[in-house]
Amino acid sequence: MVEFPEQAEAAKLEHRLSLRFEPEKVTGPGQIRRATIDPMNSATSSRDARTPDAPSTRPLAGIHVPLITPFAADGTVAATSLEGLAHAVLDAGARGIVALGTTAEPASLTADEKHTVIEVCTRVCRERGATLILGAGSHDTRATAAALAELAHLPHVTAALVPVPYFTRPQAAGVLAHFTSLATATPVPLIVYHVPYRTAQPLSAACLRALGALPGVVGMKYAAGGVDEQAVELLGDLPEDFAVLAGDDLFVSPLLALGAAGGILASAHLATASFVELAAAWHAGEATRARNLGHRLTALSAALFSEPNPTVLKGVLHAQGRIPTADIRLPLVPASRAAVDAALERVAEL
Ligand SMILES: O=C(O)C1=N[C@H](C(=O)O)C[C@H](O)C1
Repeated sequence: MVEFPEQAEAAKLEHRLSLRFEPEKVTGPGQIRRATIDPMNSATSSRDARTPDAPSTRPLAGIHVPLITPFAADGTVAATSLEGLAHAVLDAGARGIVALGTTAEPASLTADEKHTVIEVCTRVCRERGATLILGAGSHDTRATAAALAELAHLPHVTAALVPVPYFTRPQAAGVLAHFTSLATATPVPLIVYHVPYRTAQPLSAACLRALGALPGVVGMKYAAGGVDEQAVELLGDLPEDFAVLAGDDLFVSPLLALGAAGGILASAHLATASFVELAAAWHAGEATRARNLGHRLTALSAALFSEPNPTVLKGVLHAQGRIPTADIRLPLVPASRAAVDAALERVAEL
C-alpha cells in the first residue's frame, strides 16, 4: 500500500499518543469522561477490546437531530417553536438533539440568541433524559478551549461537537495537537466534526483513528460527502468506546450498514421515526428492510439538500405550520418554492 507522508506522520503520532494515553495509566478527566458518557450503556466498561460492541450498544447510538433555529416574524428566536421541535423529535424516538449545529445557523446568531437556544435545548433534554450535544468551537485552539470551558459549567451536556479546524488547514499533526490540547483541557466529552468539504481538511484513516483514540474524544460526526476509503477503514477498525455518527444525510444508510452507531441528521426533523427505524434495522441486521427504508429516506434527504441546508428544511417546517416563518439569515437566502414543494412531496410519499 502506498503510504502518503500525512499518513506516516499520523501513524507515528497515533503510536505516540497510544503510548502516552494508555487507558490504565490515565488518571485525568479523560478516564472519567469515558466512564460517565452514557450511564445507560453497560457495555462501555467491560468488553473485550478485540470484540467490538454492536453499534446499537455504543455510546451515542441512535439518531440525533441538529435543530434549526426558528425565527419569529420580528426576527427574534422563536423559542416556543424550538421547544416544540425538540419535544416532537424526542417523542418520535430520537436519542437526542444537537443545539447549535451547522443547521442552527450558529455563525449568524448573537451570543444572547445562542444562550436562548442552549437554555431551551438543555431544559427539554433534562426533562426528557435525552442526549444533548452542543456545537462549539472554531479554527482557533485557544478560542475553542475557552468556549468549551464555558460549556463545562452547563448542566446536562452530553458532549460538544467540535469541528476539525477549518480554513487554517493545519497538517494532520496540527489537527491532532488541536484535539489533544482541547481534550486535555476540558471535562466535556468531544465529538470531532469531520466535514472536509467545509473545512478543506481531508484526513487519513490513521489520523481519524488517532483522533478517536484520544481520551475525551467519544465520537466523530462523519460527513465526508460520501462513503470514502477512510470511512471504510475507520469503521473496520474502530478505537474502543468511540462512536461514528453519520453526518451526511444522503449517506446515513450505507454508513450504518458499515457499523456507524447512529447519525446527526437535519433530515430527521421530518420522518424522525423512520430514521430511528432505519438505524434500528441496520443494527438488528435486517438488511432488506433497512435498504428499502434507506432508499426512501435518501430521496427525502436529496430533496432537502437540493439547496443549502437548512433553507429547504425551514421552508418545509413552515409549510407544515411547525415554525412561524421560514426566515433564514444572510448569507443564506430562502429556498425556492419549487425546492420546498419537491421536499413536501417526498414527505407525503413516506
Ligand atoms: O447541523 C448539523 O449538525 C448538520 N449539518 C449538516 C450540514 O448542514 O452540512 C447536515 C447534517 O444533517 C447535520
